[in-house]
Amino acid sequence: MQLLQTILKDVKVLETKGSLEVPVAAITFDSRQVKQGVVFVAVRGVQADGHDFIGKAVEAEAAVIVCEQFPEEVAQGITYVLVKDSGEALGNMASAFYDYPSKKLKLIGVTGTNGKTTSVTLLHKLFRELGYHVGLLSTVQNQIDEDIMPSTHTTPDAVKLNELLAQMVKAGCTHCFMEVSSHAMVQQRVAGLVFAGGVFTNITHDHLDYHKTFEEYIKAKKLFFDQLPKNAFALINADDKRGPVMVQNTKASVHYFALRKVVEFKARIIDNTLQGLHLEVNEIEIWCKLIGAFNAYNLLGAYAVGVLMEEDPMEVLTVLSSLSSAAGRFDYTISDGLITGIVDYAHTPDALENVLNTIQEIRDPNQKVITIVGCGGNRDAAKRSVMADIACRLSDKVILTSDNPRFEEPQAILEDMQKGVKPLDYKKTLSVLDRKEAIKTACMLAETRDIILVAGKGHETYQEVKGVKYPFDDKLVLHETFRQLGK
Ligand SMILES: CC(=O)N[C@H]1[C@@H](OP(=O)(O)OP(=O)(O)OC[C@H]2O[C@@H](n3ccc(=O)[nH]c3=O)[C@H](O)[C@@H]2O)O[C@H](CO)[C@@H](O)[C@@H]1O[C@H](C)C(=O)N[C@@H](C)C(=O)N[C@H](CCC(=O)O)C(=O)O
Ligand SMILES: Nc1ncnc2c1ncn2[C@@H]1O[C@H](COP(=O)(O)OP(=O)(O)OP(=O)(O)O)[C@@H](O)[C@H]1O
Ligand SMILES: N[C@H](CCC[C@H](N)C(=O)O)C(=O)O
Ligand SMILES: [Mg+2]
Repeated sequence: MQLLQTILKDVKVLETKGSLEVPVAAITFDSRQVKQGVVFVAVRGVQADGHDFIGKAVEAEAAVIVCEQFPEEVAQGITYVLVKDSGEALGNMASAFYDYPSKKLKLIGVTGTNGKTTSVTLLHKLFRELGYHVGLLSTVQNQIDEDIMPSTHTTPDAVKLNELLAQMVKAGCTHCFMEVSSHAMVQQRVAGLVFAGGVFTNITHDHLDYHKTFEEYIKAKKLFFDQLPKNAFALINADDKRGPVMVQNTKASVHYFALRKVVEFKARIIDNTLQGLHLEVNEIEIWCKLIGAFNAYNLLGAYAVGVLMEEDPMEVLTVLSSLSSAAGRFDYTISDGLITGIVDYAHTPDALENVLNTIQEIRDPNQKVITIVGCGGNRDAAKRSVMADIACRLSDKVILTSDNPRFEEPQAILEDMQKGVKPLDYKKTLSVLDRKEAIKTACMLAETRDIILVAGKGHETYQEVKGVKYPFDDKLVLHETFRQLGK
């Protein structure tokens, strides 16, 4: 077992009380998980303050308390460590506890509002095909080669993250591709990790419930690039106007990819159909299975990472052209009655606009587009009216519905969305609170060759209401409804 002083090696310690030579059984930031001999790190959160649970951790026989403020009474036989930032200390301690797994493989982080899951999934598949053992940390699932483990967050907490990386190292992984969310940056979930590279996909409106302003949201993403080491690469989407800001203070070597600018990695869309994308990537033509202009960015980003990691460019392109997307991303089916049903994880205004623009590009004029969309509860409320407006602008018929209401009233969320519907669009808009009924309504309205988009939940297999996750799968419901209606 490692001693406390060993795992504190990279932590900026302000003061200590008690011995530093105690063996550490485990690290946790949740008093409810404390067992004898563990280190409890008190973290200030959104709902609660871990410092209020130090007493509970002591009762549960924690050996060490790490905190930003000493409690008024200190217990005998327990070590107290005062730090400036518990979140940062937690990350550094977790890295040391698991013996620095991020240094033992090439860890690449992808950040941005949209495209993270798609990019890391493509990269995982690409490097598997190139013959490596590869780890994946994503919204949809975590993976070691083909072994799938459930994922609860886009970026796991620091302890889980290092534990997973250590498992990857043990399994012989040489690479890991992970999503780095803005929440993770603010909460220091990746503190202490050593990245070999970072990718910026884009930044648009999301998560303002948490970050409060767009400027703060940008800062959170930029922090990731500020922290990259000198020998890492920072790969930036140059078509996003915030791209250059991201790397203003980075020590990493900066590289750009773009569709609209002449930069090191560039692509041009030759054709975009339901069969896939026909692209020109750095002067070479390829046909890919992924659909939609936004996926040209994800494919180009993955190509650039491959090249920056010194893989053969032609081989990288050949593999990329054979890959399919992540689950629930432009996942489409054509029913017996020739209705196209698309399930997509578009849960931000930008994503919804992109996916609908793609549908507009690939449809022919007599195919109607019917969009079903909702917005999550206890999440950014400002995006609700904007998403309803986008859905109306780019669809022939819109059905507003529920998407993970969590602890909010579903009807109130729906009313927030309705505020975005312009009077001229009232006629084309319906509100159906029950998501299953909403999908059924769309299927009933659809005629042969029409297109139904079910947006917002993608791969999710549940509907979260008041802390309970009820089984719900857009794709299954859509299939089942087509079958029941004989369409
Ligand atoms: C808003 C947010 O990010 N919340 C995360 C945060 O929780 P929190 O700040 O609310 O924690 P809290 O409940 O206030 O508690 C503060 C501290 O007291 C401790 N505590 C609390 C109660 C107790 O009895 N004992 C105790 O010790 C807690 O363990 C915690 O350390 O820290 C927790 C532990 O790491 C996370 O599980 C939790 O994620 C919640 C569940 C969540 O929904 N997060 C979402 C918004 C999220 O992180 N999303 C991003 C991005 C999504 C994307 O766009 O892809 C993600 O990376 O998944
Ligand atoms: N590069 C991109 N630019 C803009 N929109 C995209 C891009 N890639 C995917 N999208 C859209 O965003 C949706 C979410 O994509 P993806 O899951 O890859 O993003 P993400 O960044 O992982 O999202 P999350 O923040 O929820 O983890 C897709 O279903 C698609 O509609
Ligand atoms: N990772 C995103 C996913 C949102 C998906 C959508 N279905 C919702 O529940 O709002 C979040 O937690 O904000
Ligand atoms: Mg994701």
